[in-house]
Amino acid sequence: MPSIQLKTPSASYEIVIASGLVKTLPARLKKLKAGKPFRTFLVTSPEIWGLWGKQVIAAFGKESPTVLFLPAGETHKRLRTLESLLEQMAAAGADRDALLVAFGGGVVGDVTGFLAAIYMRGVAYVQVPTTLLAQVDSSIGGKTGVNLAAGKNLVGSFHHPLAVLADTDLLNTLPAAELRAGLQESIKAGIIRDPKLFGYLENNADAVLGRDAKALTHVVAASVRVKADVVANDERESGLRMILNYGHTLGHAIEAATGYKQLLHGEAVGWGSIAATRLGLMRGMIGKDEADRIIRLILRYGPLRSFKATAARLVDLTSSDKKKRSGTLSFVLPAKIGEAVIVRDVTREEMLAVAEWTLELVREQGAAAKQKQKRK
Ligand SMILES: NC(=O)c1ccc[n+]([C@@H]2O[C@H](COP(=O)([O-])OP(=O)(O)OC[C@H]3O[C@@H](n4cnc5c(N)ncnc54)[C@H](O)[C@@H]3O)[C@@H](O)[C@H]2O)c1
Ligand SMILES: O=C(O)C(=O)C[C@@H](O)[C@H](O)[C@H](O)COP(=O)(O)O
Ligand SMILES: [Zn+2]
Repeated sequence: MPSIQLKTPSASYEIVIASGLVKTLPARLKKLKAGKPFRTFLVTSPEIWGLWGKQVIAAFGKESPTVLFLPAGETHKRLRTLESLLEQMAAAGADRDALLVAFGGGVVGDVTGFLAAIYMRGVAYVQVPTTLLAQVDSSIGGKTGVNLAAGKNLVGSFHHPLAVLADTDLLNTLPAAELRAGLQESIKAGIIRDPKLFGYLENNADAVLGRDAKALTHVVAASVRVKADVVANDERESGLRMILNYGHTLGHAIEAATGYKQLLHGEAVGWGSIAATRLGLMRGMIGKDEADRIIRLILRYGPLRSFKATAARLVDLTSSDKKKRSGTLSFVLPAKIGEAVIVRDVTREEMLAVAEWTLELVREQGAAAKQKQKRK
């Protein structure tokens, strides 16, 4: 059973990756609270509860948690959802002994983490990630928050969970498109920090996409190690942690430009990673062979859905990027497979050129997907 310890200046916790963890959830929560009294509030969405609620209830037996719901999807990662959950907590009599359990994907995890950060000025929570994306990335590292119309994750806080319990059985019900989108964050981890993970994803695509248990566990554990290592070295994103934002500068702009409802986060990150790779190539920072390998791998784990936007709009939307300081935007670019660098001198003209190039690829891929559909 892979178990990874994440230690930062403000927290230390275990990330467990294993089959069957849901069954042991109540015992694990008790152990985490070390004999102190607590009341469990489990936050999820109705769809996930419909699939897994019975198993959770069976595991808790007589000590059922209070279940709080938020609607599924990125469009609900908003302050109004948070307010409704805060009111539900108060109405249910939650006090500072409340222990929140985020039982869902990245949206449930980010919202629940923020809820835990601000309810009564802070209560404890545990992440039980149910999507591949949440298991490899979002449940780890303490970034919590919600979107504004102006941009992604513009309101939030750093608040670490007491533990991350990633039950790989939960992935059995995950739609294929969600699995593929989540794997884009694992590809990102390979590009920025782990050439072995990148090679594994290249050589084992059929097994990974076919949900071979050993292959998936390998990818989840390797991705978690990358994330935990980066966060341990720069908890508050003052430098190194920015590399986890590879592909997100344009990726977040694509999500905002499409109203947070056309593309999955992982798909937008896939397009954004392609753009960052192209920019690295344009600047002569990475060789053509390696850039081609990156783009090929991203598309292999696709299809990434197409979307419509103008290059100017996408570039304008990068102005709300949180990597921007004193008016200068930092960009994460590849130096080679397994190494990313942060650059601060990318011009608007360069961004426009790379956005145009990426939008052309989006059109090409969209047309190819339509042809494929017609032939079926
Ligand atoms: N905090 C971080 O460090 C961090 C990192 C990466 C991404 N994120 C955020 O995570 C979010 C994306 O997360 P996501 O991709 O998990 O999306 P998501 O949370 O919207 O979940 C995707 C869909 O899968 C469904 N689902 C969840 N678990 C399921 C299961 N086991 N079986 C069947 N269906 C299931 C959900 O109901 C939803 O419809 C974005 O908001 C992104 O900004 C945060
Ligand atoms: O944990 C991080 O740091 C990341 O950047 C991980 C990203 O995959 C994630 O999407 C994150 O939420 C983006 O953070 P943001 O600060 O750019 O909103
Ligand atoms: Zn992300």
